[in-house]
Amino acid sequence: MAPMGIRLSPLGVAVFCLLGLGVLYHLYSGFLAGRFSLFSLGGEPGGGAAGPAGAADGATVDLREMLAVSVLAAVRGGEEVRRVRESNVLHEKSKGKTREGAEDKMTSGDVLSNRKMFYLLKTTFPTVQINTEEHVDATDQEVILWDRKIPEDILKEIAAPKEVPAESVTVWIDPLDATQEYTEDLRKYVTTMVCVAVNGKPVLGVIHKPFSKYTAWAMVDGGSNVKARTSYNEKTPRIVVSRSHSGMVKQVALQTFGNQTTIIPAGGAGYKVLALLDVPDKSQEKADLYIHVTYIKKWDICAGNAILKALGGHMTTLSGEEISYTGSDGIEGGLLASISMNHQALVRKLPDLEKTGHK
Ligand SMILES: Nc1ncnc2c1ncn2[C@@H]1O[C@H](COP(=O)(O)O)[C@@H](OP(=O)(O)O)[C@H]1O
Ligand SMILES: [Mg+2]
Repeated sequence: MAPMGIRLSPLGVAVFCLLGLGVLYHLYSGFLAGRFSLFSLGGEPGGGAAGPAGAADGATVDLREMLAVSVLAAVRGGEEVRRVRESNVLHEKSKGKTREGAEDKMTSGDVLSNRKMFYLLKTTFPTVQINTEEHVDATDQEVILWDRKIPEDILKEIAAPKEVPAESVTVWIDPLDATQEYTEDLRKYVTTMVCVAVNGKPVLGVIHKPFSKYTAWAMVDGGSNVKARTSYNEKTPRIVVSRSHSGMVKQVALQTFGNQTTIIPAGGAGYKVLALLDVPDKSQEKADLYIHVTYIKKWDICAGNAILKALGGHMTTLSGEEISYTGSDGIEGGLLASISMNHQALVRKLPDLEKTGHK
């Protein structure tokens, strides 16, 4: 018998309890499901899940997060590049010929690195435009999750997130720069690169050397882990140029700066930009200027352009025009890269390639 003369029927108590359990189930099921899915994705409860980063609707992206993922992508791609080279089974193919008639080569190193780099960036930032040198096989998708950890060196340099509209971003990936030299086993020239452009302007760049495991990164108005050297020779510069797509670059360099100028032939656009900086890597040669006269693609140069710009340097066409990293893949006007020099004065010194026929 209940107090105050109210009698509880056993059936009523059972129905009441069941209803209570149902309400509790509803309240907690969503929460628990959320917790379990976080753990299965490897994320930290309360700290944000792995997977798509930035705003929930993907309308904005944080450039500091993009830098962390770009560094990781360059390193993970580099592991593939190294593994394939060390296996000695490159599956070398030709993608055709360049405009100047050189073989445009591709290897398993390019393809496997491309797959790792592309899917890491695409899974983390699904709404941004990503342009990459190699074809991405949609039937061979790989979901690679970022653990959402921003490395200490990045946090130290860049104190706060930097949100930008996702639609303003274009990512450029070079999964293996200096493929020609890679096939010749000239390992020091090889890099993997990621670049992020905002409204066509290069804002962050990563250049990674897979064989010496050196990585340079920089963000314009953000920070960097690399700097310019303390001095450069502007009068008789050492000029780093292509060894496999040189065109008339030696003639142009000697005509502009005189016969005392030293020409350093080297592979890879990433390697050649690093030659202008204070890089501790032992296998890295040093130069004062980088000049290229033949056609070149944006994934080859965007990361170097962003790093130079972040450090106060310049990369332009030979006539001094800024390069826009949206739209078409290629650059027609050659390249001049410098740092801690009067870049426009260098441009004025160079001959007009259209007129001299040195293109
Ligand atoms: N005339 C040209 N046409 C197409 N690609 C070119 C080129 N000149 C240079 N490149 C590309 O730019 C990168 C640097 O070239 P180089 O080592 O000759 O300086 C290489 O990239 P990949 O190795 O990523 O293909 C190379 O293929
Ligand atoms: Mg390249």
